[in-house]
Amino acid sequence: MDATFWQERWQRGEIGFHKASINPLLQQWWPRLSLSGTESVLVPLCGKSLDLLWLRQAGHPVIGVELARSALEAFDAEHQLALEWTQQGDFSVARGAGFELLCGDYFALQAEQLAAVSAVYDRAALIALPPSMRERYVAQLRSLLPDGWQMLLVTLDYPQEQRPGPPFSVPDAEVRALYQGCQIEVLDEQDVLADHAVFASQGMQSLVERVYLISA
Ligand SMILES: C[S@@+](CC[C@H](N)C(=O)[O-])C[C@H]1O[C@@H](n2cnc3c(N)ncnc32)[C@H](O)[C@@H]1O
Repeated sequence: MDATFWQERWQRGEIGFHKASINPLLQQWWPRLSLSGTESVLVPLCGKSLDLLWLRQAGHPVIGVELARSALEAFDAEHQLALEWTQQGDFSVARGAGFELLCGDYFALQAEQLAAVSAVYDRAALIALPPSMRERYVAQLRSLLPDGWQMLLVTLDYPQEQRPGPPFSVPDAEVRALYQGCQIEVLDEQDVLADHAVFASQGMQSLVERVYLISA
């Protein structure tokens, strides 16, 4: 799951993870975070998700992080945002319309880039990564975020031996281990296999989607 893997997926248009509508779980559960609506939200590994737009329309300045410049350029063009690109250290940054989209490696982020962040939306970020990278991903997040952050996290949990990732299975016990010391609440838990015909056709027997509210 290195940079080349993801860049090639974007180049070939193999972006089955990208949804043509806003995630209903975001709309349903985001209000459970204790936010006034003006706090900056980090969306790690953001792709060109429409959820970025929803968060912005909810009032939040949105900081996205994404390796693939083509994803961010597509997001800009598809929503006519006229973002302005500059270079900031190792990152190219597209700014405007309340967005700050950092193009580069999430693992190279520095604390000052996230100094304003109060909340995080993780959909298809943690579960995009294999186990050893997941530990680094969460360690990086926890070391960079200012105290008092809250997060909405969406995971999938299925028998990993029935299918290779991504998306990877991240069982509840792993979420609790990764975010040990934080407050963790499961907001929603549903078997969504019936909605994922491809997974079912690969022989998968259960596919549980969970939504967590995690606070530091
Ligand atoms: C499964 S996709 C999910 C995208 C988005 N969260 C969504 O819901 O549509 C994972 C994204 O993370 C990006 N990515 C993977 N590794 C990354 C890294 N180290 N730094 C920044 N972006 C990364 C990939 O290019 C890809 O767009």
